[in-house]
Amino acid sequence: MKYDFIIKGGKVVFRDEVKNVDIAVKDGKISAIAETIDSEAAQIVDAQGQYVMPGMIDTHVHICEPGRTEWEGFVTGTKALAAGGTTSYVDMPLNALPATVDRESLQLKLDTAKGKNYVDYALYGGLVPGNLDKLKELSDEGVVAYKCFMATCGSDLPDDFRNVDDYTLYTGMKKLAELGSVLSIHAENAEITDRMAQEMVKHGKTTATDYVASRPVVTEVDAVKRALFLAKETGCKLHFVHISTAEAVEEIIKARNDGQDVTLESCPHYFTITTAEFEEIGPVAKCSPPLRDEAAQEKLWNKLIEGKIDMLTSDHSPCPPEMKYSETNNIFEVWGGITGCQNNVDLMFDEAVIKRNVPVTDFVRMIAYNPAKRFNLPTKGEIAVSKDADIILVDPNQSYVVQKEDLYYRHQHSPYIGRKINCRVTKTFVRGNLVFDVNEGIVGEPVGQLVNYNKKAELITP
Ligand SMILES: NC(=O)NC(NC(N)=O)C(=O)[O-]
Ligand SMILES: [Zn+2]
Ligand SMILES: [Zn+2]
Repeated sequence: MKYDFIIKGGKVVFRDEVKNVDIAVKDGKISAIAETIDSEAAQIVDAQGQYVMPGMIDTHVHICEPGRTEWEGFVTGTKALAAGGTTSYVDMPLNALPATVDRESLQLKLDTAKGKNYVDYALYGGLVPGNLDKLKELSDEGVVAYKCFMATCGSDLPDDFRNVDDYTLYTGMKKLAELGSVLSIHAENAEITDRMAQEMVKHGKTTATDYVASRPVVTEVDAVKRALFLAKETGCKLHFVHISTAEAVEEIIKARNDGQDVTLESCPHYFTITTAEFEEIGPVAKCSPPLRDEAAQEKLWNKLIEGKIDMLTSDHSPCPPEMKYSETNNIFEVWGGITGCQNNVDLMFDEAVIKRNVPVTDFVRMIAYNPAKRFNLPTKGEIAVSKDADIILVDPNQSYVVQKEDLYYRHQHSPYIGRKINCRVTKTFVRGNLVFDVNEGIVGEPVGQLVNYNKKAELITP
């Protein structure tokens, strides 16, 4: 057989081991894996000295198209994902307008997305006040999971996303339990964080450190515990997005050990930027839950090292630079959300694998295997014969400094600009198509496709 290409000489990262093997790709699939493959191929990719691993599956990305394409669109957002070593993502149901909360808005997202993606994608649907009778149609149309906010969502626009009230959360969980779907939750106590923010501003306390203090650890843990309790009562599967504290991780792991079906994600910024650094960097590093102090960050690192972080996601939540600016230097006024998905893989590979000796197999489980399993993407997440050839090369011997000009985002701001990273994604393949090469940048057409397994029998249970 003549292969499309063979990746030769790399250190290939499997679920439980790293092996020096060759990988042959044909028609978008991994077709053979062996110590040496000498068959004919249209092309040979030399991976000497590099890690070869499944591309990241970033299950927390806010593409703001349609409706707020000026914040981030499919083209710009997915070029950034591809350049950073992500081969699939799950789009959040908020920040585009309308929010993805029923069949019509989902259809609009799907229509708008067509032909614009450089990587594969799947969609979230929202659970919001008023859409309890729309949940089933969303899953019929193929959303891979649902998302709700326990924290307050800021916008007053009529078609925008709303945080759940307790009735919607409880009743929504019951309905999603019936559908067998996963509910992903932004877990922060809305009332405490809102009131603490008001008090801070009233007293003229408007620095980054004040913002962090207005969303203390307890507000995340409180929301996590309440959600876990309701999920236990209703039998709903849960996933906690962007967990920022070791204490919340422990609550979630405890619930899982007690038999609950629950997973969690955390994001690169919680491991790489402290409150003190947020104060230096400024508004581009504002997010919620907020960045934490050094001691809290170290505790979160320990949870990752103990294998308790199921997956890493970017929570790429971009906006125009004006929204990160406050005339009065009031951090409470600027957009909460970090532009960062282009540095998911290299940043965390550097910090976790290179600097902290986290096994590269654990790293790959967090970026690819676990998200594929949890969000039911059975052809993805692993280097194995017959899986999609979603493959990245990471060179541990190339270091670089993140430059504004290298960022593919709609708006080139990010808290990582100026940061030295001691490894680099050098190639990204999506179903066998080269979409990024470090020397050429983004190459080819937007080959990304919708991934929708809901209508197939081949369901994966985590
Ligand atoms: N509207 C948002 O994009 N919010 C996001 N904002 C953050 N994380 O600061 C989020 O996921 O909560
Ligand atoms: Zn959130
Ligand atoms: Zn988010």
